[in-house]
Amino acid sequence: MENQDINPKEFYVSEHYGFILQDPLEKLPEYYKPWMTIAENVCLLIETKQVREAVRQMPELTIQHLSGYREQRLARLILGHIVMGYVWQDGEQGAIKALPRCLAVPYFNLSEVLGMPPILVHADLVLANWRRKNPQGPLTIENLTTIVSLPGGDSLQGFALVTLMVEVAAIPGVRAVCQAVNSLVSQDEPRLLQALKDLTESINRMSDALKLMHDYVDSDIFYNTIRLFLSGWKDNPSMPEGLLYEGVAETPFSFSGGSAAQSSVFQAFDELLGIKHRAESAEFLLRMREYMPPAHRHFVERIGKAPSLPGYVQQCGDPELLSAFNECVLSLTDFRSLHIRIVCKYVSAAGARAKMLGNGVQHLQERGTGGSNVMSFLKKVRGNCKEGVLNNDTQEDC
Ligand code: HEM
Repeated sequence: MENQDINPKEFYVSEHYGFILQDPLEKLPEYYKPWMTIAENVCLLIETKQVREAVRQMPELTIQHLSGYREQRLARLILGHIVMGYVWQDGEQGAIKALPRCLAVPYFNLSEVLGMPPILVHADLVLANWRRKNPQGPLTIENLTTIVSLPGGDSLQGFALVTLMVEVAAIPGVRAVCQAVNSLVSQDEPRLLQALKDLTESINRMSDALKLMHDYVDSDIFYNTIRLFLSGWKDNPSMPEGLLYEGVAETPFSFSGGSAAQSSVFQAFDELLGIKHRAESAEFLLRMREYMPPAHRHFVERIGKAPSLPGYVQQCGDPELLSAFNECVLSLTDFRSLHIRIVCKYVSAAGARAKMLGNGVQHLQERGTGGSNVMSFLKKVRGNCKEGVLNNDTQEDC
């Protein structure tokens, strides 16, 4: 157990941006023009099934000319999009077995430097893939656009930006998590109470942001197009052996696809609230931590090592604190219920429609892009979340 204040800056967590990459870069140096050109045209190249040919003509570039973290994150975003286009351009039945070395080697090396697996993850697609239309304007969905795209048009852009809006709504919540941990360390009950109230408010705003999905993302486009391009090569029947990264290793690698299950927000909130996930769902969520930027993963782990919040709330015996704690847990449970309804619409119902019409991404029907068995997994996670509610019969005075 760690009895020291938490300093979010140490974990590259920003007071004003949370886990979001602040003002991502949009252009790489001239040397990387071959990557930029493919990334800028990747949707058209996919549509005309020319990504593979374009990649084969690409020179093998070194990552040494990338200066600084933000340039490295942009390069990862760009290469991640090219890889997804390369793997999935011919649909789920036409997946390939190997990435050519001109793509595999720099992508792998860069991923090693950044401590993330060589596949497109939430931290790329959402956290590092945005710019303001009006540079002086606010972080609102109307004022945002993505830097790189994949097939799916406005719905793909909407999917990335709505997910970003949930992360934006979580920023005060991430601040509140730090406040709560620091109040626990100093046993400052009034400050803890305020932190829990702030956290609940932030979670409720995250739910409001999630509802924007209905306005910005068409469920059939999501199901039939977008999901494929976010899919990985772990537990995916289309790529049972995984993917060989030529010039990197002799045997193929298996990695899960991009999913907001890789967001550090929910795992940090769960750790603070003492939510205990069980068995397979816990295993999946723990594995998703490997897809987070390392500093953010360490932040989540650090929250888990703080003094126990539910333990303190129970020991304290203050009914106001207990009720504020339970409100937090219930708001997070409500977010998860809303998310399950979204998944019903965008995966189950859209999948049933696609099946009737004989199209859609067949192997992904029962699975999420991360490779999980969707509904039973999500319901277990929500159930475990709700079990975090404390009753008031075991209270003692502080
Ligand atoms: C069309 C929209 C969405 C769909 C269809 C969807 C689907 C899924 C699926 C299938 C999973 C299971 C894990 C996997 O296979 O990757 C999952 C997990 C998860 N998703 Fe989403 N998702 C959507 C949007 C979002 C958004 C916007 C967020 C929040 C930023 C989010 C947060 C999560 C979290 C935190 C998990 C892990 C389970 C949990 O902690 O409750 N999802 N999602």
